[in-house]
Amino acid sequence: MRLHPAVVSHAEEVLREVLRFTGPADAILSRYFREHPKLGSRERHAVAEGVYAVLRNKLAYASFSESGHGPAMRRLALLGLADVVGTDALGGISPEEGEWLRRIAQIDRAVLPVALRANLPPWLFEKLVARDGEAATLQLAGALNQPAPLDLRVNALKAKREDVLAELAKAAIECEPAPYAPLGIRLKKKPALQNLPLFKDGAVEVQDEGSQLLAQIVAARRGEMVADFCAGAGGKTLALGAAMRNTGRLYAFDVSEKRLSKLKPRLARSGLSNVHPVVIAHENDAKIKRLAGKIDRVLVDAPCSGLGTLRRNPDMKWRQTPESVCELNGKQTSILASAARLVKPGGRLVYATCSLLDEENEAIASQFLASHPDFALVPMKDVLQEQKIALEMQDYLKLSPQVHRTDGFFAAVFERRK
Ligand SMILES: C[S@@+](CC[C@H](N)C(=O)[O-])C[C@H]1O[C@@H](n2cnc3c(N)ncnc32)[C@H](O)[C@@H]1O
Repeated sequence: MRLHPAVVSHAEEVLREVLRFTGPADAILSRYFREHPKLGSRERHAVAEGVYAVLRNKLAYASFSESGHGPAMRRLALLGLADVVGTDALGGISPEEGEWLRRIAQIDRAVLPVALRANLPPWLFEKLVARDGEAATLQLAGALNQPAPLDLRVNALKAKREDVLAELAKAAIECEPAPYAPLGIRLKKKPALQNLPLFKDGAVEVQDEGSQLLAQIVAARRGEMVADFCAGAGGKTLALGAAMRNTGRLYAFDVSEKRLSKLKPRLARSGLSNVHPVVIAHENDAKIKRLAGKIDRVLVDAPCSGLGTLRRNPDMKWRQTPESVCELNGKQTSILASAARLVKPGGRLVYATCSLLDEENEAIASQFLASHPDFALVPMKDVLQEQKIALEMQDYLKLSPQVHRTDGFFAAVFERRK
């Protein structure tokens, strides 16, 4: 059945706002749908996926749209929608538009110039090519341009992975164990989960396998004092609290009260009572200073460019700039230094990002080691061995979508000398 003709104009309208890059695309889409409650779920899905397709393929579409007619934003919206639902499913398009879209569909995208195939902003494309070469960059860009699969983490306090797999199979949800994370499940499709008893009862949480692995390398144990320094909405906090078997004390710090407030309903579902969410004014807040030298494990899931999560947030590549990355570097260094003060002798500090850039990853880790002689790097291969995770790494954890099918993540583990 063809989509309602209004889908194209809705996609065009919301795209105009998204492409101003004044806020995250998912937030703009959610607000747009709240303001247009009459749009059905099939139409919403098409509009959202069409917009995401434009964000993923902006450079290639800009080049394709040169051959079309009519308003530029409509051409972009049509290209996105045609890519996700097919030209024949689009209602209300003119015969000329239909013919144009069919001609575009004939183009072999594998022979486009490399910059159009990568669909990355030039500064980022050049940086990655200089580091990894053109072929590897194209592979990475291709993997980042695919939508991410939906991964779940089983809450070990409430269920076993094999039981959840069996429950999901009963509900006709196709899934398999995730390859590396011991509590991870990868779904084949993207069913709505909110009404699933397993979700409502807190037996599962949605979490990318890479995020699960980051929480696991923190290796938080029963009865310990642990701090999740940049807890946000608490994705990793929940995994840490469950690893601690709901014992000890887990501080969830963040400067954003709004983000931290999203942790509350998740905590209630999870059954955890060892988590203490604390809003801080900045990384040097007096609430942090009071805990100096007392914490066994500190995770810094630092604010970063998010360029490893382009599968989910394709707008990030257009919203970041070399200047914004440089500004983040200052914050990352300062947060890591402050979080380090919490760690007790023999305790561990984990620095993590979902960035792919050396300046947010290795560079911050080596600067930290150079300026903190009381900390030593724990090679990631040792950490992974301790945790029985079957991943080949050297000093750092470096996950990437083209190799591990996770978001792009980086992590370094430091231990405070006794
Ligand atoms: C990558 S996100 C954290 C995601 C979260 N750990 C999760 O698993 O869902 C980074 C977080 O750092 C927070 N943040 C930014 N500046 C901070 C600071 N100075 N101290 C603590 N947290 C900060 C942001 O509000 C944001 O929630």
